Amino acid sequence: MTDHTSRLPGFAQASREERIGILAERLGGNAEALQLFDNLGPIEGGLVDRLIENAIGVMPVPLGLATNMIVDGEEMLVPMATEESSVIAAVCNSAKRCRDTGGFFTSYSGSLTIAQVQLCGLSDPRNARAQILGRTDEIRALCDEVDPQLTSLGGGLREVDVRLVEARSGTMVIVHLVVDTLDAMGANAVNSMAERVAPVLAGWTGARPLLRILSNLADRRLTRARAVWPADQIGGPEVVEAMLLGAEFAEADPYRATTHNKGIMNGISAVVLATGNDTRAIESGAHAYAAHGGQYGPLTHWEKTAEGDLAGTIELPLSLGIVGGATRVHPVAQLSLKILGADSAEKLARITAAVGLAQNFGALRALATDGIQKGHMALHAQNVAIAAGAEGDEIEAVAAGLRAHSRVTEAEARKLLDDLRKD
Ligand SMILES: CC(C)(COP(=O)([O-])OP(=O)([O-])OC[C@H]1O[C@@H](n2cnc3c(N)ncnc32)[C@H](O)[C@@H]1OP(=O)([O-])[O-])[C@@H](O)C(=O)NCCC(=O)NCCSC(=O)C[C@@](C)(O)CC(=O)[O-]
Ligand SMILES: NC(=O)C1=CN([C@@H]2O[C@H](COP(=O)(O)OP(=O)(O)OC[C@H]3O[C@@H](n4cnc5c(N)ncnc54)[C@H](OP(=O)(O)O)[C@@H]3O)[C@@H](O)[C@H]2O)C=CC1
Repeated sequence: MTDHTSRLPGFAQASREERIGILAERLGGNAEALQLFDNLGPIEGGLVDRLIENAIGVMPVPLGLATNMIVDGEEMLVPMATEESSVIAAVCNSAKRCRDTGGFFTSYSGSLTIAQVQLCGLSDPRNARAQILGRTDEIRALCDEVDPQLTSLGGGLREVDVRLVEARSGTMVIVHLVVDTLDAMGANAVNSMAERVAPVLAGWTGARPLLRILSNLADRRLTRARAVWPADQIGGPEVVEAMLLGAEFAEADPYRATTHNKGIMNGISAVVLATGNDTRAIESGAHAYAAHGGQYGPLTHWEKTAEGDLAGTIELPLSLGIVGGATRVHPVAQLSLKILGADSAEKLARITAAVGLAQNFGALRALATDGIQKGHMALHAQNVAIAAGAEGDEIEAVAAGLRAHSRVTEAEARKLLDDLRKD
């Protein structure tokens, strides 16, 4: 590959077959390996090229169903797209253990999306702020013009906020357009509004308008979930105490909080991906929210109820849509939304938050009792066997050997495979 230039004019305009041909040439004519791209599965028929640029194929990620979930009184099956073993098992397990207390209960702050307009070069930022806030109705009219469809559905601009942000070059006037984007994540809608409003704000104030883009710190679009796990469903009072200490660790130490939140995002990102939403938007929002108080902390909190049971809560920004982006275009996303019965962005967010809480419960319980390796590596053993070269029936035979020895490593798998092949 290194002998070839990466400058490929016209690559974008080439057909997918032509692009694969160019790649095959670079791989020394090894077109066989590229047969992996023959099958595009559910996004056959040109969709792959419409979704992204320079498409050559697909990277399939398994889609599974989390069972046992009850969210706001409704029994549901939750589609999750993930490459990581034990993630879905953990949600099934956690959801099963809080069914007796009714499962998960959620709340939603509303679908408000923030767009930012950066205004620079003002010697009188406070004056500019007052001017802008005084003309909110005119700003609303401009925004409504940009997306009449959203306005007709009951959405549109709700608030204008103006922040003075101290930067190295001086005070910046940062205008927030707070827009109800209803069932859309809303990036395109609010970005268009910000671009429309920026030159007008510049005209009023004499500022230099610069960046105009939504903020992924979606703290006006918060979702909360809570659940109670009876002590006898999770191994008794000692396990409750151990899990509380584990949770406290995350509150006190950002090194632990980061891993704690990674576990939560195992579940959240899997639902986000399954429904065709923007995983990067959700992840950046969640981690920024976790650091909102100054120190990076956990997205969940755990307490002991008066009865000695374990109560968990989660709160995070979830800027999800059931229209817009890939949600309406990708057939698997459409099917996932149908399986969930998610007929609004609100419902999707509520379910997703519940999955995040369930995921955290599962990891915390495993960590506070047997350790993560027992459950996680037992389920991961088949992947390790495949990585070591096992095929067909050998895969489960090697995986069973790994589990029996409690040493789930590739070296151990190779040893077991060699022994198996000698027999
Ligand atoms: C693995 C389990 C669930 C076993 O847990 P267990 O208690 O041994 O499970 P069980 O065999 O007693 O079965 C109980 C229920 O669990 C579910 N279950 C059980 N096995 C399966 C399976 N194969 N497929 C689907 N569902 C499964 C299933 O619902 C089952 O009930 P049933 O429906 O059969 O009546 C548990 O040990 C666990 O939850 N472990 C945590 C796994 C985890 O968090 N994985 C994420 C990857 S590690 C990571 O990335 C994050 C981390 C850990 O670093 C985050 C952090 O540090 O906080
Ligand atoms: N920083 C970031 O996170 C950024 C993300 N993105 C990407 O933007 C995409 C999401 O943008 P988004 O604006 O949601 O998508 P779209 O613009 O594709 O869809 C939203 C539009 O759908 C129409 N619509 C129809 N029914 C409804 C309804 N019930 N509720 C709300 N809107 C409705 C609205 O008006 P109308 O019909 O008039 O369009 C609305 O503006 C994602 O792909 C994301 O990756 C893009 C830029 C930056």
